[in-house]
Amino acid sequence: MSILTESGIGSMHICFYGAGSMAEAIARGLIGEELVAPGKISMLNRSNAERLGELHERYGVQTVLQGSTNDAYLKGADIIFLAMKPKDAAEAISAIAPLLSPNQLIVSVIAGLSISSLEKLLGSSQPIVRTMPNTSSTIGLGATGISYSDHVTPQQRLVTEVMFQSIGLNAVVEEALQDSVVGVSGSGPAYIYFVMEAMMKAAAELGLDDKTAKDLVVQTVLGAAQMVKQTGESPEELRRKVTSPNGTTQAAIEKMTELGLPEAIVKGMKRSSERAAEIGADIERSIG
Ligand SMILES: NC(=O)C1=CN([C@@H]2O[C@H](COP(=O)(O)OP(=O)(O)OC[C@H]3O[C@@H](n4cnc5c(N)ncnc54)[C@H](OP(=O)(O)O)[C@@H]3O)[C@@H](O)[C@H]2O)C=CC1
Ligand SMILES: O=C(O)[C@@H]1CCC=N1
Repeated sequence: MSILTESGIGSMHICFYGAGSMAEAIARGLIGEELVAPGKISMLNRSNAERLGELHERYGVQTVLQGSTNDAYLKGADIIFLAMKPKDAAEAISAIAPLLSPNQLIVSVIAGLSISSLEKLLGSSQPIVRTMPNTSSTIGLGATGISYSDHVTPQQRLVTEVMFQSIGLNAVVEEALQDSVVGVSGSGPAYIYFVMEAMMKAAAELGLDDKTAKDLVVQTVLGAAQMVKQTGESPEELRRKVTSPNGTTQAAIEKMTELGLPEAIVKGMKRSSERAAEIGADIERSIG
């Protein structure tokens, strides 16, 4: 029996409580990889009916606004993704606690929110998975950190790992490291987009038209990531091969180093991780 069949994921109902960017990325990935049929996915949000309409049109998922009618979707789900912003989390999560049964798996994607805070909000016997995915899950190239509460069964672990593997790469990490995962891969795509924005701006300033600038930058980033993956060589080694003594790359790297780029990246990533911890602590304080 394949691991997919063994997990039973194909027959499960999945409810996304919070229907924003991250929920869409995961739902689209699960549907695109044909792991779950759209009819078995429901997506709920608070007030944005237009957004729900778009999701229904785009993917064929069931959608419903927050209110008494969403109870049935929440109660009937085998897996509930918590996917609202951290500032909305405590209120939204405590509102659904009375509806849940202990065999429903809760998967949180909320940055900073600890399993112990989730247990306070939901009840301590609920099986909970704390994850930190990223938006590249949309195209099956996500990177997700996963941590389990003590109540998650081996079967539920299998389902979780099958789901996240289908939309990218998984790393099961100690919960204490989840804020680090935020700094590395949760926020990570934005760092690369930021670099790409700067590269495209520079390309335009160097005289290239927008399309050529974009095409060259995108292919360069794609090629560099694939080189690291496929050759097994380290980024440092690959960089050395691009850098001729006293050539153009050396001149660029020297200028970027002089302007503090490596330090800025390290400090920025640490700040993201620190911010995740602050967000978690704020929620913890608010629920006492
Ligand atoms: N975006 C990213 O790259 C990543 C995000 N995350 C985490 O994912 C979570 C969601 O982020 P993101 O998708 O960007 O956020 P969005 O703002 O795009 O989406 C949040 C969603 O939550 C809904 N919501 C808010 N309050 C409630 C409520 N009380 N009941 C039901 N639905 C509610 C909103 O509905 P409405 O619009 O109607 O108010 C909206 O659909 C965050 O906690 C973030 O930390 C994790 C990894 C990466
Ligand atoms: O910016 C944020 O807070 C979320 C968490 C990780 C990526 N985006």
